[in-house]
Amino acid sequence: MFKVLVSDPISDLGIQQLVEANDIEVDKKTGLSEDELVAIIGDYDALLVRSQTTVTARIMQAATKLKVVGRAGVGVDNIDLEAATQSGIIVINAPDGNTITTCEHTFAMMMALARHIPQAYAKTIGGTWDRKSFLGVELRNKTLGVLGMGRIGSEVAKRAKAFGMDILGYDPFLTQERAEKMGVKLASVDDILQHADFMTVHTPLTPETKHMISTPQFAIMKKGMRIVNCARGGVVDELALVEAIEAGIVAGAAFDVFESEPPQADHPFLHNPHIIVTPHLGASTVEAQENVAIDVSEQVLHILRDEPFKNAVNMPPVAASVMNKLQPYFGLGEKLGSFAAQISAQAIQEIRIDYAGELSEVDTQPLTRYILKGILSRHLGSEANIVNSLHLAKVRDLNVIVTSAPSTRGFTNLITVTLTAQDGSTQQVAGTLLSGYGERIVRINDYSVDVLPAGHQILVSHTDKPGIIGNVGSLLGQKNVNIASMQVGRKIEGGEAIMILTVDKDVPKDVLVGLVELPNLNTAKVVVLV
Ligand SMILES: NC(=O)c1ccc[n+]([C@@H]2O[C@H](COP(=O)([O-])OP(=O)(O)OC[C@H]3O[C@@H](n4cnc5c(N)ncnc54)[C@H](O)[C@@H]3O)[C@@H](O)[C@H]2O)c1
Ligand SMILES: O=C(O)CC[C@@H](O)C(=O)O
Repeated sequence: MFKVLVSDPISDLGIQQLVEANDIEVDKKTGLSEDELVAIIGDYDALLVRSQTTVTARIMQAATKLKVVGRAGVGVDNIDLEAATQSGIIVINAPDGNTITTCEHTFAMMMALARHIPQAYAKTIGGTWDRKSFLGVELRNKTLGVLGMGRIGSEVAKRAKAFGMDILGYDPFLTQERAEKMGVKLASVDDILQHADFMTVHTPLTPETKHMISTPQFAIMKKGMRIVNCARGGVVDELALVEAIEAGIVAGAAFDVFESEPPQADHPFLHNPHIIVTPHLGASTVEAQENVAIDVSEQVLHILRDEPFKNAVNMPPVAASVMNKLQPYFGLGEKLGSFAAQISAQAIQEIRIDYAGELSEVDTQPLTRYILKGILSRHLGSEANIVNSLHLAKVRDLNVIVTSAPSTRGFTNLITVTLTAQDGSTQQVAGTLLSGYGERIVRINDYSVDVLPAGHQILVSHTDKPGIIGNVGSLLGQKNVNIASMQVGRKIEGGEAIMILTVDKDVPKDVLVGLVELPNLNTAKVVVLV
């Protein structure tokens, strides 16, 4: 049974699939302090949050069972991603579910700003019929500058066209071709500052975007601009904005987000007649809250059940087409890594992974993570997983070399894992996925084999002499270890050879000791693949 903690108010309908799953137990506990979360998080396999819960490094460190943090929304600035990666915790978000809702809120704010609706409402319900103070402006024929042309920015641009606005768009990833397709003029930040009548920001808050609109930008800004921020507090410098309003540069601003939320009672935005505000409501519609909760719940279920998932924030995105091609290899890759690590006696210094055949045609990074997990698990156990395996290899100064080549020694696909130890010795294992037959280990060091990578195995190296197979069989029989299958590989008659035996149960240590005492037998190692 997996335990899921929901620590922010998240749509009941959205998490219904979790509540109804018979392998999941859901606890809803909102408003917990960091200390309270630290005290209970060790019991949970998954944590679901919106933006209220700050998931700190301390919480991650106490989360000994946690596999996933699901963010029901886009921004993950309330989650310590570095700490999550180090702890091997997958962070997922729901990037698409609130796009339209936030875009519509941006429009609501832009129109409210253009027509002074909140101020007029307040006066009207206060008993004053004031038709003079609230002269607005039209959106038609105005220039809208959009900073950040991702999901929300692009939807805002689309709707602004319907209002008859000219749109200037800036985004480091916006190409001329895409801009033209959307009917947007590709612009620089300075172009927008100098020419826009309205500006709306839709970037994440990063070191680069923090205060990207501040005193120097206000200094060159077109006089009378109106600014909307429904993205993240801090993209526009709050104090510099208030100064720019007082200086008559900015005509008004509409903000849904603040540098610190909730803002203090004396925050200057709350006392400025030219600034309208909402309490981070961009994503707050019935539809969006259901969408994001459904999206994260679905991915959390996949992760807990060890199924393919999407929207991981602390792992590189992989196209579905690539994932479909790679997924059948994940199990094989992990077992090859595990096999190679189990036959390596020495501390590993270098890991080389060679992909060949059809695997050379795809981005194999996700598969590399599984292979590294297999290798690292030998010593790190469940601490190593596909989220942190690259990171763990890096912090241990392991040299990871990955190559791809079309040639396959007759196989349509081949994965070769070579581990080099500190003393320069190597251990190599190669495997393939045979159509209709499944996973096979086809090479161990210099020997061709055909072994199912499963269960308990004994890898023996010996000198090819008559009687050795009988001796090994007799000893295992005496020790009540049943042999399910056996293969022998040699290069030349009477030379070095290997024997790989699949046995039905765990091999006690004294059996290995007995094996290496047999004449002409050099080494015996146990490999367990689960
Ligand atoms: N107010 C809310 O409730 C609410 C709701 C949803 C999203 N958001 C926020 O809105 C923002 C946009 O969300 P989205 O879903 O469109 O994200 P997105 O990732 O689709 O788009 C963000 C865009 O910003 C661009 N960008 C990054 N750095 C930039 C820079 N220096 N200058 C210009 N562009 C830059 C990126 O290239 C990307 O295209 C995020 O900060 C998100 O957290 C707020
Ligand atoms: O959870 C919320 O309501 C805020 C969501 C929003 O800021 C986001 O980044 O998705």
